Amino acid sequence: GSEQQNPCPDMNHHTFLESADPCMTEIENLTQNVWKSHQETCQFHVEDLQLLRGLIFTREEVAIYHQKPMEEMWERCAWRITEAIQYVVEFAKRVDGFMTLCQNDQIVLLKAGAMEVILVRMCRAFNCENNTVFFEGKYAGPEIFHSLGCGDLISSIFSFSQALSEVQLTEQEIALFSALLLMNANHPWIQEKGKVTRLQCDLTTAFKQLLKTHCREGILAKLPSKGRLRSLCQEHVNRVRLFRDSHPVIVHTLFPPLYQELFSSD
Ligand SMILES: NC(=O)N1CCc2cc(Cl)ccc21
Repeated sequence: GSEQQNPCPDMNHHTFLESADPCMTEIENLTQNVWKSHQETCQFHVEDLQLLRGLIFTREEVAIYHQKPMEEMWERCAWRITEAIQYVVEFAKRVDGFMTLCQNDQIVLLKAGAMEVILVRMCRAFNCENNTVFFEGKYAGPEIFHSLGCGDLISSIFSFSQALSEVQLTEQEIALFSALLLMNANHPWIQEKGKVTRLQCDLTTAFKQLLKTHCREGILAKLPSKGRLRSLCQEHVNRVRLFRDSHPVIVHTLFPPLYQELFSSD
């Protein structure tokens, strides 16, 4: 019959000898672990986010946000993003295998992937019927972020969320896709490439198995490309640098240290 295609093509001969393919229950255990890790660290339950969709900022409330100085809005958003990142860090730590990586690789993977996971998780807090996102307790359209002064990035993120919400990802799919975004063995600074590759392979097998079981292989073509996610994250870093160039003291004194470390470290 047709030979079983190798699910982990980039595992080299030695890696293969070191670690035989995981059996199905190991893969199912991994799927359960990733799903549980997501449920415990998702920050807001998707049922709650759905119920809150009726709570939309009024025109008056949006006007108040417009009157806020750019610096205040940037600081608020930096804190919101940092809170979300802390949940993503906790998610990574609970995914089987992540804590067995060396400290350097854990940090490199989170530095590169945390923002991508936030962008994917955001589709849970996005209402594609009225193009609003959950922000500081209510749902808001892109105009609420007007005083940040980065309208293009904001509209790119909103259209990204619009496209992703059309896929109607389940919590299990979001969980496994998020874990895969983090476990990127091809990152240049990774020291234990073999270990990350094995994790990435097992998560890929788990994700493919999940999709096959639920006849959801069609979504693979609808998921955002690595390039799309990478460019959104790079545009965010570019905007942070622009803001920091004109407000160095604000960023240095009022922005969360984790935010500075992740997005304005150079
Ligand atoms: N929802 C939420 O907290 N945030 C923080 C800043 C930001 C920008 C955009 Cl485009 C979408 C959501 C959010």
